[in-house]
Amino acid sequence: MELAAERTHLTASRAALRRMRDRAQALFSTGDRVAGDSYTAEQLGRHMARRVKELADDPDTPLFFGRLDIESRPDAENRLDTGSRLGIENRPDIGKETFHIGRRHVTDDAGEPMVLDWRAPLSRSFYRASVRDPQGIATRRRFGFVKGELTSFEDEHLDRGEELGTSSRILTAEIERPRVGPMRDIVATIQPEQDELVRADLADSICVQGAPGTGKTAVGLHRAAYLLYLHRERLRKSKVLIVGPNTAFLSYISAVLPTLGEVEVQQSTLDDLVTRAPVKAVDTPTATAIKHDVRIAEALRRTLWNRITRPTEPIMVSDGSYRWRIDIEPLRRIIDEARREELPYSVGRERVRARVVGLLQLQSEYRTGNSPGDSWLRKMSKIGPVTGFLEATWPAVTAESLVAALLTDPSAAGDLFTEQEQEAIRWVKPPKTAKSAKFSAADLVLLDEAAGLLERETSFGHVVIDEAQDLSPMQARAIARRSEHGSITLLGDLAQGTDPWAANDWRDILRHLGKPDAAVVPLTVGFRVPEAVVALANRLLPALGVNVPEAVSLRRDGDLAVRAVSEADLDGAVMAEVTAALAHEGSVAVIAADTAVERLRAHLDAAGIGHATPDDVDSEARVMVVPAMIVKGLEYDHVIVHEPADIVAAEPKGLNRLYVVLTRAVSRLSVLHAKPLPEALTLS
Ligand SMILES: Nc1ncnc2c1ncn2[C@@H]1O[C@H](COP(=O)(O)OP(=O)(O)OP(=O)(O)O)[C@@H](O)[C@H]1O
Repeated sequence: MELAAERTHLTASRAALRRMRDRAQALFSTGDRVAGDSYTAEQLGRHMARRVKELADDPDTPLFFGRLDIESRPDAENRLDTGSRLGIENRPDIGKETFHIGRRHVTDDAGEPMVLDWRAPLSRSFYRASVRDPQGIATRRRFGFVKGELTSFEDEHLDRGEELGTSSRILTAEIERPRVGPMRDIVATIQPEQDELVRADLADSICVQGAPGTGKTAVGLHRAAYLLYLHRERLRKSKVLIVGPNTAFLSYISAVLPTLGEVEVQQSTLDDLVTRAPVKAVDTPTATAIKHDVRIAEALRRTLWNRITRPTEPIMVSDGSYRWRIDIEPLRRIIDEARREELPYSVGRERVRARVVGLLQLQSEYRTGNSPGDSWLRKMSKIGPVTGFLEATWPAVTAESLVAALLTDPSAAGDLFTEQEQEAIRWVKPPKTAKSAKFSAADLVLLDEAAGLLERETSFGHVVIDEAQDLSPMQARAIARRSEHGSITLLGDLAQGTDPWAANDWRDILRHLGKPDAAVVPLTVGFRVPEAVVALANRLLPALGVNVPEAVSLRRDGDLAVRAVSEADLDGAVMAEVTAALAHEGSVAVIAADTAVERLRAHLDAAGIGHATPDDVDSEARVMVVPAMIVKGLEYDHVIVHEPADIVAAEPKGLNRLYVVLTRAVSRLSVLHAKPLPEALTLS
């Protein structure tokens, strides 16, 4: 009976959403006729197009997933309280109420709420209310769904002391659901400690240290959606940015925010964020390490500001029948003053130009008695003696020319680097011009730093950085420039740091990010990896040299198999494992050292097993071979690890990489090896 009533409410809510969308669509089509001018029409058109997109209904996801029954509150004060939390202060029937909680607000034709957005203030109680702190909630109901169809519900009568916590059957089913395709949102089952992070204030920068599968990525994406809901206008202007480690990861997470109705968030890899030239050169590991070291920021700064020299000649300008002259002393004062103002270099240069022209203007006004017009000012700012003076004292610099200058002669930065370090980064064959220079991937970060010294970077309102343990000091500075006037959510796990510069302490990264006081909050409850698999991966932790809390898995299900085979049989055994895995539901990933990837893909082709690449989230194929190097942040139902020893040997932080690889499994992990397992893994 009750389930039938809930189904009816779902059908009615879907119909109401459709009507909301139809109305938005109609407004969108008539927008240019009702708007007064073309600018307003365009603005309105864009707004309505976004609104139509935001109101899209996905028949495969439930429109609501929970319900709150709020205790009847006859007293007027409490009515107002509930009403104002909803934003509907004057509802007369506010006494006894139920609210359905879903992915977005749905209202009926009279404007009454049928579904409440999960981000609304009242919805907070859905995630946080407990027997100890019921927050006025009598009953919390969770719904079970199959493909958008309501199939069951589960009640917690908080007013009767009933609370399920993590033993909720619906939560367990959601966590243990076989994974296929891209990441999904977790709005229906956000846990209280996750919700605290999701709903942190916009002004708060936070750093989440979480073991694998504790929901860091999920928390970051839901926080972005929450902040956009709460500060819609502000963040629409200043924008929200999500930074992830690689394109495979971005494709994996790309559907989450649109499902939550948020279609305007920029998602970028760190490399793409700083790209302003193609990568045409490869550095040695030593040079790469130096270029990611924070000292190089100071080296660039010194090289740049050393360009400025004190004036040695006066400026003399012929202007028709007049001659203007500015002596060395006032010119020196202009330069010294502009330096003291500590503006970005190019901004300072323009300020010097403006002040010089200002002095010429004063002389002209004094002599002619008239104020010269704009065209005269423009002419003077470009006139030979003025530009010549600027080139001599505060020369024009581009990011490319600055980086080229440092790499051509690293000694120009003084004693920041040892002789060997200078040699390691010095260009063997300096290019003829900065334009023809061949830059490496690390140089792009230097170019970005250089550009930041020249001009101010625009700051986002909020930046979410995932897999942040791998940020180098120089990469962190690139993000700091983009979040100077905003806040950040930093997500990561020190144990999963695989780059040579990966930090051992979050404080170091936070300092480079310009947010030294951000709170570091741990998450330890794992929702992905089964207990047995976590236990295996945790064996590696003592060998990783970082101090992080171990993950505790919520999952008691799952299979783990570690099997030794002969070298000759290894690939064949992996193929047999893939075939066996296909008997189950969900995705299957063979994770291997990069060198084995092509060979394994060829085996799959030969066996006629369709497979996809990690970037291709829309593929129907359930199998893929994933290089260990790019598997960070991803998850697969069944993971088959091919030769752990090769994965470890492939890079200096190979054990950390193996830790990442082992913690990608959602239901089953098979480890197949011919070489001995890494020692740390065999210790129990
Ligand atoms: N509250 C939750 N309810 C249901 N599923 C959850 C919850 N929190 C996390 N998950 C699921 O657990 C899995 C791991 O989450 P996520 O990828 O966000 O973890 P992570 O901490 O970023 O992991 P990693 O360190 O490996 O990158 C995902 O499938 C996610 O949907």
